[in-house]
Amino acid sequence: MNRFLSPRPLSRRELRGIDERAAKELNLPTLLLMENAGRGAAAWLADLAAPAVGGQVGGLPRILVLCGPGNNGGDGGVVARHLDAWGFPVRVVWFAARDRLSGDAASQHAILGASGIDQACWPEAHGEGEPSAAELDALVAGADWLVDGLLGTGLTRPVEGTLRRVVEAMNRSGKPAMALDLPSGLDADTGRPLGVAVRARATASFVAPKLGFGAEGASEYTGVVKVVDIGVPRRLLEGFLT
Ligand SMILES: NC(=O)C1=CN([C@@H]2O[C@H](COP(=O)(O)OP(=O)(O)OC[C@H]3O[C@@H](n4cnc5c(N)ncnc54)[C@H](O)[C@@H]3O)[C@@H](O)[C@H]2O)[C@H](O)CC1
Ligand SMILES: [K+]
Repeated sequence: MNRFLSPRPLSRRELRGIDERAAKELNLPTLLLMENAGRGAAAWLADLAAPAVGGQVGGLPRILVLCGPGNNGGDGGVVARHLDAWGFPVRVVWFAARDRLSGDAASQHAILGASGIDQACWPEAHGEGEPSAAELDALVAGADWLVDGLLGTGLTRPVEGTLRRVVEAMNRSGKPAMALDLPSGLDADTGRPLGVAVRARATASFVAPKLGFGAEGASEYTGVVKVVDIGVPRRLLEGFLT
């Protein structure tokens, strides 16, 4: 975490503009930004989930990382790899067909596979149809903490179908969840759910807080928010720094 400089709350457009500039103007690989994002979130989650427990795998809580089809899912893959390396029992479920994953998300899926980390793509494991509530309840019942890597700033429409069912199962379970970048389903600018949104215990917000986090009722979804800096140079944040 950057204890020195912190950007003001940013809009979805401002955030995605920073992502683009970092990649285009600075030739800063997005995989590198993703690694910083996932590692920062994993370090905070380790403190939240196992404040007193030391290294024995037996004493560490079970983590279920739920990934969507895009780079928010890719962040989830990075979180899983670091928590696994620290001894946490980790499972990763992608709610996207393997051939739908592309770019950095596909890279993270391949890295997890080569690392022998327990991961599955739901459609391949359970068929193309939408998961039942009972199947999803059984999935989340096997975890102590959930990581929400379903949707981030790429959210463009109300959450429907499979992802809606996953969000509802996460909320129904009452299990503590860490949202990556922002709770899936929450509109970054209004702070309101688009259909449905994850009710997180904590939100690891990359680069800056989102404009909508200050809206009435948004904290029901974000929980405690911490900004995780991901190595974007200060020049790209000029004009946004408080
Ligand atoms: N800030 C940075 O520099 C970095 C941010 N990172 C993470 O990347 C996500 C944004 O990733 P993106 O691939 O653009 O989108 P998402 O993963 O949020 O969404 C995936 C995909 O989902 C589709 N979609 C949109 N709305 C819905 C919906 N309602 N239901 C189903 N599917 C939906 C749409 O096609 C999206 O493309 C950002 O939040 C950070 O987590 C990276 O880590 C790199 C650095
Ligand atoms: K998310």
